[in-house]
Parts: sequence; structure tokens; C-alpha cells
Amino acid sequence: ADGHAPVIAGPDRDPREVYPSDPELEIGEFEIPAEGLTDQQRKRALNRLETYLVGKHGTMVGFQGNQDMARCQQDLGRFLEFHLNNVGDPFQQGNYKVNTKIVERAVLDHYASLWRAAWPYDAENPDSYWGYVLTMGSTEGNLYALASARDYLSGKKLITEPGGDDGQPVAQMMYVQAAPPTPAAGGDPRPEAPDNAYRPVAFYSEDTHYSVIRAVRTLAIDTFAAIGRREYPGQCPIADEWPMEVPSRGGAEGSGEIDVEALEGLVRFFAERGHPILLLLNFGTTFKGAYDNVEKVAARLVPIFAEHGLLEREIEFEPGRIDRRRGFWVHVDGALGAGFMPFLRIAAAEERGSELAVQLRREIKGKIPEFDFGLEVHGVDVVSSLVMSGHKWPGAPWPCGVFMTKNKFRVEPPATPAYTGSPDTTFAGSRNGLSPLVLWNHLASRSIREHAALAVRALRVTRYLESSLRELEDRLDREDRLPEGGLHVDRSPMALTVRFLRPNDHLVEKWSLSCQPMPVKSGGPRHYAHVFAMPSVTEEKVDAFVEDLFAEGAFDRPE
Ligand SMILES: COC(=O)[C@H](CCSC)/N=C/c1c(COP(=O)(O)O)cnc(C)c1O
Repeated sequence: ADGHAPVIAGPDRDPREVYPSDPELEIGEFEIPAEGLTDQQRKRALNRLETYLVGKHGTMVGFQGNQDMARCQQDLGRFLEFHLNNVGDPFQQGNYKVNTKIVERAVLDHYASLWRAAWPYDAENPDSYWGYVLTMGSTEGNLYALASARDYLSGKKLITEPGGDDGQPVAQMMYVQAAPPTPAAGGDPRPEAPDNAYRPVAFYSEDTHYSVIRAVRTLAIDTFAAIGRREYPGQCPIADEWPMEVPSRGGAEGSGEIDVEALEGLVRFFAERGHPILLLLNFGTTFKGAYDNVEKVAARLVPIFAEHGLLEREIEFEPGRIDRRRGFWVHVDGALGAGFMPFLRIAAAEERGSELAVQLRREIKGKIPEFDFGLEVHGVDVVSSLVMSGHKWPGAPWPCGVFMTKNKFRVEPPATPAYTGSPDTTFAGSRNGLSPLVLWNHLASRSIREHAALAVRALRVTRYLESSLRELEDRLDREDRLPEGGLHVDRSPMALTVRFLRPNDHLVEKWSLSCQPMPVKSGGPRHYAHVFAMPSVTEEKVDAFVEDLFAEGAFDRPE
């Protein structure tokens, strides 16, 4: 009004008309005016939000997030008094002293023991684990793993003692593009395609989480489909046209596991042409909770790697400076599965007559699948890196997780910023110092056996959920209210989730259901929803959910 530029820009339109309205929450209560909000206004808004969240929290069954926050607030609330920042490498104290790196190391050690890696961390031991607690969730871990794999396979300098060739500290680590590799003695040099040796090819299945697709694009990593369509048109070994992703067994209506035979054919095609292989396997897929058979994949691919000089190859940085490394990288996306499968393995190792072992055998008939650093095939430790989300199985009030690899696979960090006093070896700059506390509290609050019992219980609740949905199908059928084609109840082997026909929007909203259309052979997409039996989902919650599905119109489709 007085001709001066406004202190802050006013709204072009009323946010209440623009943002999606929610009957329980009004955006107008949360907008922040130039004069701020009074204490009373802030308290009213926060109370309104808490009431909303309490309601949703009680019926949250649709995603893989464990809603049981255990003792987070009581035990850890006091740490909100600090700006906890674990900036830099977890194993180097650095100059930012208000950190929880000592807790982070304890958490990493424990996961290294659960994932059968060599621990504690030892910089001198190539086989020792190295890892860090993620500030985002498995998306960050997958991004970091794929970036590491890309650089490792394309000949970037591996991590070495800090310092240059003359032993003097270097101001800035630079990437060194190595000369084309000469396959180790006995390998068959392929002069016809020396440049492929630094062109890693990425493989992942059609059930892979969308964050991986974003990651390969962000990192400019070529997938087998991209190179196949561009450089080998019409030569796909498994289909007339190169599929965008490795097919899953049985396609969209299958279990969600990767088709190992299809993968083998695709990998062989590129290994024969000298490409290093970058493979991402799922261990608990997003929608079906399926586990790629890591053992079977390894048994099929290791001989191919051996045949084509990819088990170990020599890379020469500068004349006379030889570096021996692999021509493949296997990353296991264990966002959900890496958090609880180790505990099932522990339950299976119990005395055969123990209550835990007996309960486990009721849930799982076969062997507990291997997916971690302990898996060896033909003497090769197959897994190069692993990731887990902390807000899934463990249960955290915010996204977090763990990334883990081995020293021998680590690539030189692009920078060693003096001002943090620590090499820049993680993905983030500032790193969440509270997340290690949450994971530590989760792990330390129970014995290994009690964690194992929790994992077995989740399998039991999942089985209860599946049987309850199948009984519901019979009840609806008896009352002639069953949707045409039935409820399509399905559960993949050992999955913690059951999928079924998507119910109406009201129930999707009430129970926070994650939904996905699936292309099916008999015509258009079939709309599914799923429930994950995380530790916060009880039989009582399942009963209440299924009763809602029995109500009139529960499966009415929006017009
Ligand atoms: C629809 O469900 C999701 O997108 C959930 C995250 C929400 S559950 C808390 N899944 C995330 C996920 C991710 C990404 O993990 P986050 O970054 O921790 O969400 C990576 N890999 C797999 C196999 C995943 O399932």
C-alpha cells in the first residue's frame, strides 16, 4: 500500500481452492501468515494434525512401514535437544563433534553380523565390511550402490590410503580413468570390443522399485534394454524385442521373482561382448513382497563370469600400476527383506524341537533363502552391496536405512574436503544423527531370539490375513455378493504381504492401502491392493479390516 515491495509475496489464489481438500484437515489452519501464528493458533493446528494422525495410525496396514514406534519418544526424545550430524565417514570422527558416530558404528557392526560380513570395520582388511546409516531410505542406498557399481566397473580409482603416489596428502582426489583392462591370465582377450570393458550394463526385474529406474537415469547407467535396442537391434536372446526390464517369473500374474532363465540369457549376451555386469536383485519386492532367488542367480551367473574373464580382471591405471577387480557387481535391494530374513535364519538354526523352530516350520516348509555377504558360490562371495530401509521392518519415525559393502569394492571418494575432517565417503553431506539411535534402540531392545520370534509372528499374521481373506471370499459368495471373478487373493512364497482385489476408495483411504493395476492375460488391468503384516499389524486389526471388506459396496468400483 505504501509503494514498497511487499515483505513477502501474497498468494495468487486461495490455497484452499488449489490444494486437495481433506475432510479432516484444512490447509487454511496451517498456512503461515507474515505476522506468524499465535501460540494458540499453532497449538490448535498441531492438535488437529495429531488427532488426524492418531486416526490414520490405528488403521495403517497398506505399506511396508512398521507403525510400532516402540520406545522412540521415551528413550530418544531427549536427543531432539541437539543438532546431531554424522557428516563424513562413520569411522572417522571428523571435526563436527555433536554426532552419534559411535552408535552408528555399533548399529553397522550388528547388521554386519546379521548379514554375515567380516566385522568390526577394518580399513586394512579388503573383505571387511564398510557401510553407513542412510539419511533417506533404501532409495539413497540403491542410488549409492549403483553409483559405486558404475564407478567400480568402469575403472575408477579404488579407495586407497589417503595421500598421493608420493605419500603426500592430495588436496583433491581425482577420478583416474584406467586403461582398457587385459583379462587375467587364462581369460580370452577380446580385441574386437576393448571399449565395452568399461561400459557396465544394468539388469533388474520388472518388479523393481521405481526409485531404481530413477537412479539408473540419474546416474546415466546403461541398462541392457537401452544398449540392446541401440546397438543390437533385433538380437535379443530371449524375445523378439528387447524387454525394458528382466521379466519376472509368470509375468504380472506371477510371484514377482525375477525369471532366472531370462536373466541368464540376457547376461550371457553382454558378458560375451566384454561388458561388465551390474545386477540389482530384489529381496522383498515392493508390491508382492517376493524374493529373487539370489542363490540360483549366483549359481547360474558365476560360471558365465568365469567363462568371460569377469571373475577377476586386471586394470592398469598408469604404466605398471595394476589393479585387480571383478567385472560384475551384485546389489541386493533388501529394503524390507534384509531387515527380518536374518532373524528367520536364526529361528531356523534353533534346536529342532524348540518352540521357535516348530512355529517357523508351520510357516515355512523349505530352506531360508540366502541373500547376504555370507553367500558363496564356487568359492565366490557373490554379493557386492546390500541395502535395508530402517522405517520398514525395524520401525522408525522417519525414513532411514543402512547401506553396506566391502572395502575391496569401494571406490575412491571424489573429494576429501578438509573442512569436515573426514573423507566424503557417503552420499549425503549432512547425515541424520538420530537415525542411528532409532536403529540402535530397535536392535538393543530385544535379544536376537526375541527378534526372531517377532519375525516368525509376522509370518503367522500374514498367513492369518490370507486365510481370513479367503474365508471372506466364501462368505461373499454364499451371500451372492462376490465381485465377478472373485477377490484374487494371492501371496508370494514367504511374503509378508497378501494382495487382493482393490476395494472402494473409502476403504483405500481409511486403511492407507497401496494399490496397483496389474495387466492380466484375460483383458484389461486388474486393480489390486495389498496389506503388509508388519509388526504393528495384529490379528485384531486383520479382523477389523476384513469386516470392513464384508460391508455392502466394499468392492464397488468408482464410476
Ligand atoms: C509402495 O511402497 C513403497 O514405495 C515402499 C516405501 C513406502 S513403505 C514405508 N517401498 C520402498 C522401496 C524402496 C525405496 O525405499 P525407501 O526409499 O526407503 O522408501 C526400495 N526398494 C524396494 C523394494 C521398496 O519397496
